[in-house]
Amino acid sequence: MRIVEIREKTVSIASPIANAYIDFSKMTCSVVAVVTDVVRDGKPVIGYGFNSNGRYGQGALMRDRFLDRISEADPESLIDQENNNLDPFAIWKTLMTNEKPGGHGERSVAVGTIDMAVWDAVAKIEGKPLYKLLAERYRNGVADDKVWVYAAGGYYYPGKDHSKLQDEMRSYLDRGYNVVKMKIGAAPLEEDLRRIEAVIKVVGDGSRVAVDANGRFDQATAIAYAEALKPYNLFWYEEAGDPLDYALQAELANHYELPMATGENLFSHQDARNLLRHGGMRPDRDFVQFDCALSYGLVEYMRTLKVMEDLGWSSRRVVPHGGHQMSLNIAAGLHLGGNESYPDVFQPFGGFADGIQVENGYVGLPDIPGVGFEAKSKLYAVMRELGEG
Ligand SMILES: O=C([O-])CC(=O)C(=O)O
Ligand SMILES: [Mg+2]
Repeated sequence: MRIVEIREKTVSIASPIANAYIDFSKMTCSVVAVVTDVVRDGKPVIGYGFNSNGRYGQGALMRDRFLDRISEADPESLIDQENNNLDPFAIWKTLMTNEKPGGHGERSVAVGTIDMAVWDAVAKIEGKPLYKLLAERYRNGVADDKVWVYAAGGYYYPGKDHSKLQDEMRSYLDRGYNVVKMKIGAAPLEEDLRRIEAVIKVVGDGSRVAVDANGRFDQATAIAYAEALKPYNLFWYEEAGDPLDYALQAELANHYELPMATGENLFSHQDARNLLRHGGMRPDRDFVQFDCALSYGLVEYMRTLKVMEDLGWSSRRVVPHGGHQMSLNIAAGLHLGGNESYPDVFQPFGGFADGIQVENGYVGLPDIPGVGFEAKSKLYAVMRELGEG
């Protein structure tokens, strides 16, 4: 058994939307296909992966060094003999040969994307949905059969007035979501409050609305928003300040007793540990949003979950960023608190399996081997073109 080839391509996920920090007019992502010589149902097993939005495609890093490390490795060294399968941990170690600690920059995205494709292949070789494989290997066989998801959107874009924002949120409720998320911080505070009030009018209560500042605020602005947001009793207040400014986050906690969320831009278990040690985050109410696709993949994610456990955090406080099926599998298989969902944006990468409806805020997973990409036809068309084309 061996990896025959790893293919990658960069695809556009450009759109006119903007958060408080970036617009997505030139956003791309990498798609990866890990082609194996294992045959299932008469066809070679191919694992697929992609990186979630926010960081650009990582083809250059993959071509420059990561892919060669796999093709130059002894194939035997990448096998999990016990399970007669590929070994994601050995593959990860090989990918990270001669990489210094710290920094984490964009290489964590390159590795996270390849790692996703490796796990997809592993679950396909074992003939199981990934979440079931994860539960069997790491959680005594107990998987969640559905995952709580919230609808993320509420972006700024040209011509988007309050009524369009309300229409968007109404359509999420119509599709079965019970919590929605909107962007803040690209408009003056007063205007953002009017936008939030417009959304609350539609969803009924502030406790069903999360807001996301995408790291835009300095400390004074983060606190000014905190004071203004308090009366709305929001679901969470996300990424107020720079993702690595743990002192800012800790100071914010002194001014905001309601739930805070952050972590989508922390790309290693060491960064996650620093947040939990120094960021004032409270395990009884706050949420962390580490995204495996941006942070060295599931192999590293398990280390991050261990860090959380060591520091007294339940895995149920994790609701990953990224709205992808990989995190949905991790949520169901490793008992996270939920997952982000992009019902409309970042298509065809956002959203979950075709034909599985969100019901009362929960979504199920398809009963097919792997991550489940084959059950999302528009996404699978892009992947298949790479893997089989
Ligand atoms: O707008 C983005 O960069 C995505 C984001 O923060 C989120 O989904 O929480
Ligand atoms: Mg965010």
